Amino acid sequence: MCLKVDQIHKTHNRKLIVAEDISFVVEKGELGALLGPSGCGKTTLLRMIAGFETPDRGRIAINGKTVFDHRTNVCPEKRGTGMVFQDYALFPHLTVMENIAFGPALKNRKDLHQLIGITGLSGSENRYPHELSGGQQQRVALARALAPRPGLLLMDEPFSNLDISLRESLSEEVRCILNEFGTTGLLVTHNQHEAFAMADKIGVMKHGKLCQWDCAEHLYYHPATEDVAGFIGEGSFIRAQVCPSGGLVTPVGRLEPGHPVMTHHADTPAVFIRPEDVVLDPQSDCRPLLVKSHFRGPGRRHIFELASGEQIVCTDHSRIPLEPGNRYGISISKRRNNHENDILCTV
Ligand SMILES: Nc1ncnc2c1ncn2[C@@H]1O[C@H](COP(=O)(O)OP(=O)(O)OP(=O)(O)O)[C@@H](O)[C@H]1O
Repeated sequence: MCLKVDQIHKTHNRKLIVAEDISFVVEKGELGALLGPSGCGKTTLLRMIAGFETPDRGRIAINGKTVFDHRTNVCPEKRGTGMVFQDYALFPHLTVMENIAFGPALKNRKDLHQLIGITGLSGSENRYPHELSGGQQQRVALARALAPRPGLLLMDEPFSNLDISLRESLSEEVRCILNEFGTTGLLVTHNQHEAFAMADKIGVMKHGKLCQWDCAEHLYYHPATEDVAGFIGEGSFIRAQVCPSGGLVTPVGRLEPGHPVMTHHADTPAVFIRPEDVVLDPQSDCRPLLVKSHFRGPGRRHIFELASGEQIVCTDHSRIPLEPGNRYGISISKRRNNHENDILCTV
């Protein structure tokens, strides 16, 4: 493995817990992402890995070498990490080429030209940062961080100053560049689409806690907590009763193994249902009232009110408009690629 974070704990001013016994692993060549709302502690965790902040306790190992524990605290420049920041942090008086070559010297000019080529900066070598667009500046920052061939690249909201289309294309490119270099990375972002598009493993954080560290698909279909379910995508919590004969009874009908729902522990058991798993079904006995319906480009988003008074969201890809105020049949679809574990997972 390349990065091991083990039981890292940090408080600010002895009160505010910004990292609560956090543990995760990023394997060599993988890209991990820390995802969560503003203030949840993502940047602090990244800065502790880089060595800019000191944890209260725990252990951090990079490439098998302990860089922090109760006896060790290796300084940032000796941790073998590169860093890319939100605001590019380029030297304004140096050209693209000089910015990239700054710091730990490149072995040779061939390496420099290869980096410039891979990061799409050919032709801009002699320009200054103020002559570049935001996207180009971030490419320079990336090339500069990769120049010393770090074992681990840490990226703090690297695309948040860019417009949406550039953010998407650059994030895909960065993923390819990291693959090409075989570089392990850790990205901090509050953007779920960015994390899903780039990362092999994603950690969802809230109030200094790492709620779940998992691949995108598992986070989406098997969220470990209500917080993760609510933060990743959209869905509806619907009350459910466990049947002694198996399955669950809900206001949308009986759910059997194979139905894509999660149950969660609470005084009232409930299931979490994704909008794309709610289908219009004229044969269904469940005929809730349509409360709202919006055209969304690809498909429509309907909100129904169930007999229980709960609301359920449905995304529908047919082109037929529905009239709010009417009742329509709905049911819960079974997933096409069912695995045995992909059913009624209890958390
Ligand atoms: N030096 C500090 N002293 C006291 N509190 C701090 C300090 N640095 C950060 N905090 C607090 O720690 C919490 C976590 O901050 P952090 O910047 O790690 O969150 P974040 O998830 O990266 O947020 P954002 O996405 O807004 O950057 C916040 O409540 C912040 O106000």
